[in-house]
Amino acid sequence: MAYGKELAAAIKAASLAARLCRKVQKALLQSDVRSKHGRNKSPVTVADYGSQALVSFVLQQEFPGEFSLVAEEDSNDLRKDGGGEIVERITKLVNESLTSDGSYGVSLSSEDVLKAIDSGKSEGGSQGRHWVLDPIDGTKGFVRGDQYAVALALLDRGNVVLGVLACPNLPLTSISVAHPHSPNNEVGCLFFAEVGRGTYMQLLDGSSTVKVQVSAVENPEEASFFESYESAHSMHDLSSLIAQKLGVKAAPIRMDSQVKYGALSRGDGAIYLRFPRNGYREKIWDHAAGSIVVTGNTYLS
Ligand SMILES: Nc1ncnc2c1ncn2[C@@H]1O[C@H](COP(=O)(O)O)[C@@H](O)[C@H]1OP(=O)(O)O
Ligand SMILES: [Mg+2]
Ligand SMILES: [Mg+2]
Ligand SMILES: [Mg+2]
Repeated sequence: MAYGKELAAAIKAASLAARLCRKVQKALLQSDVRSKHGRNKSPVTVADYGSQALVSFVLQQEFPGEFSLVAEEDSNDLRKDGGGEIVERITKLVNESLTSDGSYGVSLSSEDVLKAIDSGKSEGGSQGRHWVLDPIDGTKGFVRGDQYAVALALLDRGNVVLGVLACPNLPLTSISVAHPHSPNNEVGCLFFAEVGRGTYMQLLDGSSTVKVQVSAVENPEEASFFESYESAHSMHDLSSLIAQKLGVKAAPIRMDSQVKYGALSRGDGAIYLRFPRNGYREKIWDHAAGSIVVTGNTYLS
């Protein structure tokens, strides 16, 4: 495998981060949510920071020396007055996750954690290799108790060559229009794809790996489509108009985050419609991992 070592490290990093996120989501308190950028009120939680610190730390351990990470969060708000307590909580969470895994016999200081978060400041680019991370994609879904993903990808000379999407709340079996949230369904999937090697899904503990395929449906009348849960992120009236013009009959399945790409990659639905509002700029970490998970079987070698 051309990127076998990188893929194994990415799966490990994303799985550890997903475990941390699960724990925080379970115990979520309003005080865990900090408002980032007052203007757009995008929420950030201790889990967003903890996830980024963990992934950054694991990748740097696995690839010392040659490391570039483009990631969503930074430590600016945490370093402000009053941030100390939250940094301590993040540090504790990160250390608990590392201890539970057992592979790294270290305990990080608060400063180590802040530095790990800030290693995600690379500008990326079309030369060399760059990791791309959204530590929690769909923070709004995470805070609501719904869907979110840890999304990690690797760019090599400007191309996405591997992607991992950990989706702690996605049911293992298909979510369709008929049963979007079946109550007894076990949850927690991880999708991974490497260029030329196809897309696979496994449980978050690494077991039960299966190859997945996108939907074979070609007739829009039989297709169902995904869109954002948040109408502020994607114009629902526009997607409904387009779905109608395409002849799609099913109601939209609304879900947060790149979990939509995971669900698409295993054929739960056939179409993803996304129309961000005027002025919003999409970021590479919001699509890099999801895009290769969906297209992973396209150019099999
Ligand atoms: N105003 C916005 N328009 C579109 N996407 C947004 C907006 N604000 C945040 N996002 C990002 O949209 C993605 C989730 O959107 P959706 O659930 O609609 O697919 C996330 O990547 C989220 O970032 P974040 O990683 O901070 O959650
Ligand atoms: Mg965000
Ligand atoms: Mg995102
Ligand atoms: Mg995010």
